[in-house]
Amino acid sequence: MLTQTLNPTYIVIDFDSTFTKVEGLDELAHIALAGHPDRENLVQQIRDLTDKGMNGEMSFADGLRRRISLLSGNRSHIDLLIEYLRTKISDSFQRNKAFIADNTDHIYVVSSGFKEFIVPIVTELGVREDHVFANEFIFDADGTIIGIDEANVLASDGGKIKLLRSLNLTGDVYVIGDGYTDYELRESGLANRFYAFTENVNRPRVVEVADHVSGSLDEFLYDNRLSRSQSYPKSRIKVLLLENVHPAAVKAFEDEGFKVEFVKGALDEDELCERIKDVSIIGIRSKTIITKRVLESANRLMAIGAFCIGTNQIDLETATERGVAVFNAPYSNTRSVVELAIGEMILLIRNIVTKSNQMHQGIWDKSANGSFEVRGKKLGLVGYGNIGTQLSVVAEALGMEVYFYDVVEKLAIGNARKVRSLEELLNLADVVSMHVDGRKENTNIIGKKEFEQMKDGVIFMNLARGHVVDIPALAEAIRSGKVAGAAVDVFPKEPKTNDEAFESELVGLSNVILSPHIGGSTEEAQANIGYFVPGKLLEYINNGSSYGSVNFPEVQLPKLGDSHRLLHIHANVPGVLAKLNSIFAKHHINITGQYLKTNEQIGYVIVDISKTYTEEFIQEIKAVEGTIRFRMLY
Ligand SMILES: NC(=O)C1=CN([C@@H]2O[C@H](COP(=O)(O)OP(=O)(O)OC[C@H]3O[C@@H](n4cnc5c(N)ncnc54)[C@H](O)[C@@H]3O)[C@@H](O)[C@H]2O)C=CC1
Ligand SMILES: O=C(O)C(=O)COP(=O)(O)O
Repeated sequence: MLTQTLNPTYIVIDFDSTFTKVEGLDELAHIALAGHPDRENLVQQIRDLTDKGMNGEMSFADGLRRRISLLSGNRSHIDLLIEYLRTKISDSFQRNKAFIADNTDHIYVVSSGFKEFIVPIVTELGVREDHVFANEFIFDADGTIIGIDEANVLASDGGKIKLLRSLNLTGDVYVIGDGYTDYELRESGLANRFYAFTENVNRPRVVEVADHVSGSLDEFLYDNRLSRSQSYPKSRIKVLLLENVHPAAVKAFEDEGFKVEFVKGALDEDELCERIKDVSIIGIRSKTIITKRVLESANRLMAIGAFCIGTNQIDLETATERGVAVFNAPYSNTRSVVELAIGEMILLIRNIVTKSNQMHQGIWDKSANGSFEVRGKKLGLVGYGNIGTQLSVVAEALGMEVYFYDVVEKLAIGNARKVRSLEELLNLADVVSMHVDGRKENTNIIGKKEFEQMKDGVIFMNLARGHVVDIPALAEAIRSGKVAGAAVDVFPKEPKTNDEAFESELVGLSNVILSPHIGGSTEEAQANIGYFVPGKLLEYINNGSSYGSVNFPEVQLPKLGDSHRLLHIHANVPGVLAKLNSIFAKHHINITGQYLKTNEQIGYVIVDISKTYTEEFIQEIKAVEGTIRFRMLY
């Protein structure tokens, strides 16, 4: 751990909405007015007065007195408030207790709140009681609050300034707070820097005048290179979620303390290049194309989450070269695609789409002509991966004979039979269904020639990727009657958002089911994906585990114990591990665990070390030739 301490700098910290997540006096009012018929109204009046004072929009001292007169509290309410405040300490203060305890002589809490509830809270985190400056209540004999100690400088306007002047601190003074009165310490010249603290509340007027904005205490400590609990402040980790991913994903990242931006649709390349600049994690679905240019614009990107199965929309090679790990959800929507394929196959073989359209025009055409059962028919699967095999099982349960063609050797499930060529499959199948992945080489693998190889009156389905089928050839095969019915869920060109129009040569053809790429769009699948993908991403970010990544060497790591973890991603060239080890030896770094995995492009080394190291050691590690990315977990 970098062991810089505050000496000789002092930090002055505000209490309400900084040290804790809430305003103590507002909460005291809430407790004291329990059962009062006008409670909500009075508490709101108090909150409004607090806000006005904090924003510098009214005299602080006047507001304080008006708030006290409205709240009608007593000592027992204060006890309850202290209990409550213990649960509302700001997360980043809670995390950095060790810093507070180690620097207790250089930390002051200066607040216009009240000592009666501030002292018990801040001293529990290591602040010295004699370093707490705040107002004090005056109670009557029954313990009812009847006023405030008027002799206390903090009870008057400009109180914090008078107080800080009286402390006569020699050295730099940094103020951390969320309110305008905290800024005034800087304005008065008594403090060198003012850090607007926005973890709990963001007051634009205060942020505007601040020297720095700290979204957490970790950010303050990071910026000042002070010892802290997070190697890089989580509040600075920006997550961009596109294409309306499930709310569970937003929550997972927010709960982690990350900054989340949510966009309903996809973005085009230019927009993406702009938005991705300072993003650490991006979540996409099938419509966002992550090109080389997009990746080159991403200065901080650590990981990409494909909230779907396909990853053909991502330039995986460039991502790997740049040390960006990619994760997807390989099984979460498999079943949804299978169910849709089964439903569509039955509707098409019974000619239901045409019949239904006729009925809507008032035409009653009851006839069995051209209408069949799926039982006993031959289903030809092109691609026998997760979806192909699952469809195989369900189709067999309906009495179909299943045949498949795959470019790699696959275990046949149930009674499914493997055929040796695509042509053989197309020659025999009554229903042809596409389930190949979206690699570039699969472009137009079904075209004019392939349709000619199919049986007359075949049912054709594509729920895989749009570019695998030549659309004009399919349209012609439908018009000629070669294809009796088709279901198409994916298209070479798909609208980016629901506001864009859909155009295709297939529009208007009979017995054709067109759907807007919703094979995997069920509530179940989206919720599964919404939990699964953030889980993988967070494991990678927080622990370094790359298990399940589609482009990184896969490593499943134990939880980080009482050590620091170095994550080193490098080009897969000989000698990197040896160089790293010589640096560890030179700096007498005690290694408690080491893991290495490589793939064709990169090597991923993870080293757990005991907690003492120097900045020079880090610089040497970063300078090892071939280093793509280096980060450290505390
Ligand atoms: N419509 C939708 O909403 C959804 C579409 N998909 C798409 O479905 C497809 C299949 O998904 P999974 O089964 O999960 O993928 P997978 O990767 O498990 O299976 C793909 C299979 O296709 C085989 N294959 C690749 N190229 C081939 C070729 N030219 N000829 C024959 N076999 C070939 C592979 O060897 C592999 O066994 C993917 O393209 C995926 O993106 C997936 C989910 C939802
Ligand atoms: O999972 C896939 O590969 C899909 O095609 C589904 O994509 P989507 O999440 O609906 O954009």
